[in-house]
Amino acid sequence: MTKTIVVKIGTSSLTQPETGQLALSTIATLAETLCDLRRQGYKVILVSSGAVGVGCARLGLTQRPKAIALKQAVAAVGQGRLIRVYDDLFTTLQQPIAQVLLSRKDLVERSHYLNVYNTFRELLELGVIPVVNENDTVAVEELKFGDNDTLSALVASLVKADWLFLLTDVDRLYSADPRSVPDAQPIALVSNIKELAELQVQTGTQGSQWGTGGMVTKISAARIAIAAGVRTVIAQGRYPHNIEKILQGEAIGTHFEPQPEPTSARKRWIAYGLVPAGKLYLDEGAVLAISGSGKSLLGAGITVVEGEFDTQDAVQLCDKNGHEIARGLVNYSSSELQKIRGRRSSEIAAILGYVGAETVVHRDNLVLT
Ligand SMILES: Nc1ncnc2c1ncn2[C@@H]1O[C@H](COP(=O)(O)OP(=O)(O)O)[C@@H](O)[C@H]1O
Ligand SMILES: N[C@@H](CCC(=O)OP(=O)(O)O)C(=O)O
Repeated sequence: MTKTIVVKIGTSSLTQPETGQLALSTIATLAETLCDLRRQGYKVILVSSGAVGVGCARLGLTQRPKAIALKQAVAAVGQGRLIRVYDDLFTTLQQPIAQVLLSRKDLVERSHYLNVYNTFRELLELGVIPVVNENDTVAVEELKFGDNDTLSALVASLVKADWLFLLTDVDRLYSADPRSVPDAQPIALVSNIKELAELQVQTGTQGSQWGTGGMVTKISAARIAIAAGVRTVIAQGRYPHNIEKILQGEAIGTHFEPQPEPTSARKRWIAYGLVPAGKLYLDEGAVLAISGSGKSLLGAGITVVEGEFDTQDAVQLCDKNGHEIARGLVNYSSSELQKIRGRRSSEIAAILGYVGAETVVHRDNLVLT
């Protein structure tokens, strides 16, 4: 079976830290590597950051802009430049590419989500390498992927990729940020996400000067990808040839083993395609029933309802401290839930004046996160 690989490269690897100018040799080596992989029969998707960084360099800005409108304008300048450079390099190597700019809302509607999937499938069948980025210029702040680590994991999950490579400016994940903690310990393998929690990695949210989320977003990306059955590797962007070595079995970077039984496509869409419209706080019994025994959520276990939402919207299910444990589609609106929270299912009909669903979130529509 043809294997599918998603490679994400961050701004920190694509640009030179001192000047913000493009790191041409890295990009050229990346293009050569991806073309080699294509020749070996792999299907390849590249998720490339850099629109804002490259736009800044083009316009002579020395800092990543904070104002949203300026950032969106700068991204429009940089994205064109970036895709031009990629197209020149890949064309030299006889490899067609496609620009795919995605917005968060492209994944919210299930029919749109499937449409994006179909486009990727056709592009890959045609032997094209899609070059993906967030559509920064038009993205609305509340409805954004926010970082390309998450975007790449969602793309990998969408296309059911075999591998996700997160290429960055450090060679792997460490027990703490090696920039500030010189004796931080390298981590070679994470067998499951529970193990990651036990390792207590210090991440800090600070990325490099031009990057966005540092390691935090890479770890949450790995979490999304491995739940979808995608083996994920954090490795150094400066050496793209390492991708081939890793595929041949060399222990380079940090590997995250995929979950043996991946979450179904529909549940992945519920968990990561949809944008939650509210939050339900649960008592300990409900948390245990959901996370321990795979049960549906009943009204009796809900203590607080936050946000305004309709029936069939996605919501976050949280413990009493507000930590998300699951997401799901609700069978009741927020105003109905305000009335029936903490009450037994048998009381619902009398409270609302009509017979509704027995569960608030049925287990078929519930995904542990
Ligand atoms: N535990 C950690 N292990 C490795 N790197 C870390 C860790 N915590 C924070 N970092 C920082 O994350 C940075 C990479 O993130 P970022 O700048 O967002 O990269 P990119 O542009 O590739 O997405 C590294 O330069 C490193 O300083
Ligand atoms: N879409 C943005 C990238 C945001 C992002 O995640 O950047 P990075 O942390 O460098 O991968 C851009 O192209 O500048």
